Amino acid sequence: MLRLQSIILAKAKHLTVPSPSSLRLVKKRMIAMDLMHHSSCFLLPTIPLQRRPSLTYALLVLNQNLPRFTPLLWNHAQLHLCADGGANRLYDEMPLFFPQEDASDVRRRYKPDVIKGDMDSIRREVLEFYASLGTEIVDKSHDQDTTDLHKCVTYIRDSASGLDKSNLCILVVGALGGRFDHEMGNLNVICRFSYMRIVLLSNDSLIHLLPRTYCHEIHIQTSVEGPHCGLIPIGTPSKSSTTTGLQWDLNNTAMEFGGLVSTSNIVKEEKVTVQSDCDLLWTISIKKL
Ligand SMILES: Nc1ncnc2c1ncn2[C@@H]1O[C@H](COP(=O)(O)OP(=O)(O)OP(=O)(O)O)[C@@H](O)[C@H]1O
Ligand SMILES: Cc1ncc(C[n+]2csc(CCO)c2C)c(N)n1
Repeated sequence: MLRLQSIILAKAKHLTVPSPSSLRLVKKRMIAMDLMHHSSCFLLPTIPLQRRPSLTYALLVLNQNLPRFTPLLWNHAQLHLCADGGANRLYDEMPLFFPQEDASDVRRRYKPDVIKGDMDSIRREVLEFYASLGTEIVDKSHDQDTTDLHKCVTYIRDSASGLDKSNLCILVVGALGGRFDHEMGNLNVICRFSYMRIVLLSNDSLIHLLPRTYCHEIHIQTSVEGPHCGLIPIGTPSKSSTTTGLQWDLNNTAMEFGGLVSTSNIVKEEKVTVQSDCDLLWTISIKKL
């Protein structure tokens, strides 16, 4: 059937008729393209049981203002890490979410499992406080070629034992806003570790990568996210990207940095689908309460 359609199409377009072997390759590629589901259900107070796939979360705290939903993410996560100065944020800002409570009670409740980085930003009192509670401290001050976020992602990938890594999603708070070189470094990390699920979060938006090796179904949590969204080819130009569920859908459209990129788009349906020949950044706004 596929061969017949292609022959008719090729004849109509005066093209060479595709050989059965090249068609087998096309068919194989079509079958091999797995579906990847995405859902920001970690922003909901309780994660629905029927959510697909069922993910394990790790929370990574960077050195930027903590988003207001950090305690919620903390509760969903099974592993908690701070990247160097991220520990100062946890120490200083977590108690502000619980003004009725004693600050040191809050700090003890939200104890990170690991602090890793080059340790040039964490304050001594903060380091000593968490070390005394049993937090693992990984000092990588000799490595001045990778960012603290990078160092923490490799810790989760290589060292975090007792964590189900088959369906792991790393939620990174404090990743956006502030210094632009840091923001770009953080985006670079999600491109570099494109085989891992990593979500960069701030109070206003979230970003993750859509690897080109999958078809993507993004299930929009309309109570907490949208409608503003974007799809950006960050590394290489895309010859063809196709979407459904957006106000300005892409239809086999070419995109490139310096040419067309899809920003200020609007989500129109609860399910958005994306397929591209390139890795794309997906970003969506987070609703104010
Ligand atoms: N303003 C910011 N915006 C976005 N991300 C940030 C910002 N500041 C820090 N980060 C993230 O938090 C991590 C830890 O921050 P920290 O301040 O400890 O880094 P650092 O290594 O001291 O950086 P630098 O030496 O460049 O100031 C960084 O690796 C980066 O990923
Ligand atoms: C080409 C190049 N540019 C910048 C740095 C500096 N740098 C990059 S990551 C990092 C650690 C930050 O915690 C530092 C200092 C480098 N090494 N190589």
